[in-house]
Amino acid sequence: MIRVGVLGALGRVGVEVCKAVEAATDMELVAALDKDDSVEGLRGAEVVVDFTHPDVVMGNLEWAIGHGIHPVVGTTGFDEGRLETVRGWLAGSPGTNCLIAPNFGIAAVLMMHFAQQAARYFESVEIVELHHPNKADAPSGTARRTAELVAEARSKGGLGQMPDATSTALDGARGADVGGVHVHAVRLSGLIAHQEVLLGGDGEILTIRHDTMSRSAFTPGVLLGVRRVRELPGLTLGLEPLLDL
Ligand SMILES: NC(=O)c1ccc[n+]([C@@H]2O[C@H](COP(=O)([O-])OP(=O)(O)OC[C@H]3O[C@@H](n4cnc5c(N)ncnc54)[C@H](O)[C@@H]3O)[C@@H](O)[C@H]2O)c1
Ligand SMILES: O=C(O)C1=N[C@H](C(=O)O)CCC1
Repeated sequence: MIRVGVLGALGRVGVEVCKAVEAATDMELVAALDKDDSVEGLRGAEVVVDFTHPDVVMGNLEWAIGHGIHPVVGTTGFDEGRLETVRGWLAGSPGTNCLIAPNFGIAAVLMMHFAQQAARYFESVEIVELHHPNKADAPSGTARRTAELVAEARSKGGLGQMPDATSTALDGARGADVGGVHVHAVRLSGLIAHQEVLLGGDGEILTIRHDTMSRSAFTPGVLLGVRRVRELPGLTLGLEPLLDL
């Protein structure tokens, strides 16, 4: 049995994760903690799942890694500086691993993968992500990661700057620039999590769209991460290697 702790257990995703861990025959939910609980309650867990908030996740990770507990992290808001800090903590706690994935939905991971594959065939790519209005970070972790993957594929494919004649614009009108890829963030009641990758070429457009219809969509990927994190050395980014992508 894998002893699992959950941070953010009362949150929108945390509730689903706790249900899934409790239903898994190879896991035991040993701690279900939220913001008013001490992180000390994680003692005894082998793996901790974190779906909290970008403002608190780093403190959680420092404590867990320092105590030899392998984190599986869904919380977003990671940039290269934060990832470097996590790598430093892992280096100081040999044998402890960490998986950080901006999206645990299998279809979302495939959407990112397909966008990366398609990127080198199109001169233009833009990303539109659409989320519920309670979301703290913009653009979403998924959109940020997709843009990075697309930018890397474009660079490997020898593609230069995208055509864009904009010479005057209101602040924000062209979205955020992530590695040269424009990312537009919509926040709208009624939405959960959605993304479109628009790829434009000569006379045709490819749209790759992903829709999250329920937060239970994240749990198979989280359980996969919990099962595998102990054997993945150091820091693993994204679910892709666990899906052989
Ligand atoms: N990677 C993915 O697949 C994925 C999917 C959905 C959401 N997310 C991300 O997960 C995070 C949480 O999303 P959500 O919609 O569940 O948010 P939410 O606000 O519904 O839940 C977060 C929970 O964390 C709790 N919390 C805050 N500080 C805490 C602390 N120090 N210790 C323990 N619990 C604490 C809050 O009280 C809340 O219950 C966000 O960063 C979101 O972007 C990632
Ligand atoms: O609801 C959220 O918040 C989500 N966050 C992740 C992101 O930022 O990409 C994944 C999708 C849902």
